[in-house]
Amino acid sequence: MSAIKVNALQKSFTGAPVLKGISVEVEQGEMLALIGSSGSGKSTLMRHLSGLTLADRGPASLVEVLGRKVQQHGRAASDIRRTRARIGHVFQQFNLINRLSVQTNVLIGALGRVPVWRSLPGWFTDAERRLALEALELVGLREHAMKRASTLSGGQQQRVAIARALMQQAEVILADEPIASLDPESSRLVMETLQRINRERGITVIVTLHQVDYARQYCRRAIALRDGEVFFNGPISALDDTTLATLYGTAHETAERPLIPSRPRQASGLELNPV
Ligand SMILES: Nc1ncnc2c1ncn2[C@@H]1O[C@H](COP(=O)(O)OP(=O)(O)OP(=O)(O)O)[C@@H](O)[C@H]1O
Repeated sequence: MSAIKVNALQKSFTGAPVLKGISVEVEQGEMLALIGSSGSGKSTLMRHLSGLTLADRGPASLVEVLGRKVQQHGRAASDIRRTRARIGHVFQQFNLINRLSVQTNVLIGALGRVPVWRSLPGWFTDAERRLALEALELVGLREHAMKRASTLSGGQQQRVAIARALMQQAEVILADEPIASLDPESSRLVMETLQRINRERGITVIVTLHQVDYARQYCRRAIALRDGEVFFNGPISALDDTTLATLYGTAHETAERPLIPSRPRQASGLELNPV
C-alpha cells in the first residue's frame, strides 16, 4: 500500500502557482529524498501532506496518507486530526521546549494520544516514561534523558525531535531540512538515526535535503522538484551530474563539487565536501 498518494496538487499563494499539478506516491517503509533548489516547492509540498496547507480547489486534487484522505479538492478531510496523529514532523529548528528535560520533550510526543487532564508534565504514566526512554535509546541519547533540552548540541536536539516523533508512534515522518543547520558530523548522526528508524521500525520517511550527497548516501529514491513541478522521480543512482546541473540550473558540476543551494537558510547548513 502507498503510504502517501498525491494527485494533481496545485497551489498558488498570491500570484503564479508554486506547485503545478504534482502527482507522486511513496511506498510504505520507503525513505525518500525530496530535493530541488531553493524555492522549488519542497516545504510547500510537505505542508500539504499533513494538511497544514490546503491546495487550490481542483477537481482531481487529492492527498492521502496511510490510505486516509488528508485533503481533497483543496478541503481538509473531516477526520484530518486522526491522520495527523500518525504523521511525525521533524523541522530544521528542532522545536523543543528548552527549559524542559529531554525526556519530557520526548513525552510531549504522546500528547494527542493521552487525555487532556493528564497532558501536563508529571502526569505521564510509568509505561509512557519507559517508552520515552526506549525512544531515546534508539536515537542514542538515553543517558541525556534528565538534562535540560537546551544543554544539548543542535544535532542531539534534532535526535530528540526524532525520538518525540517515535513517542508519537508516527508511521510517517516528514523531515523538512532536518540537517540544514548542522555540521557534517551531526548531520551524519541525524541521517543515520532517520535511516535506523526507517529500517528497524518500518517508518516511512520523507526528508527534504539541500545536500544531494546525503540523499545519495541514505535514500534509494529521490523526487526532485523544479519550479513547482516534478523534474525527477526515480532511483537515486539515476541522478547523474547532468540531471543535477539542469535541476539546480548550474553549470555542469563534478562529483567533487556538490551542488550548493542558491538560498541557504543558514550559512552553517552549507556542505562543501561530499560526505
Ligand atoms: N505562505 C506563503 N505565502 C506566500 N508564498 C509562499 C508561502 N510559502 C511558500 N511560498 C512561496 O512558494 C515558493 C516555494 O517555497 P518553498 O518554501 O516550498 O520552497 P523550498 O523548495 O522548500 O525552498 P527552500 O529549499 O529554500 O526551503 C517560494 O516562491 C515561496 O516564496
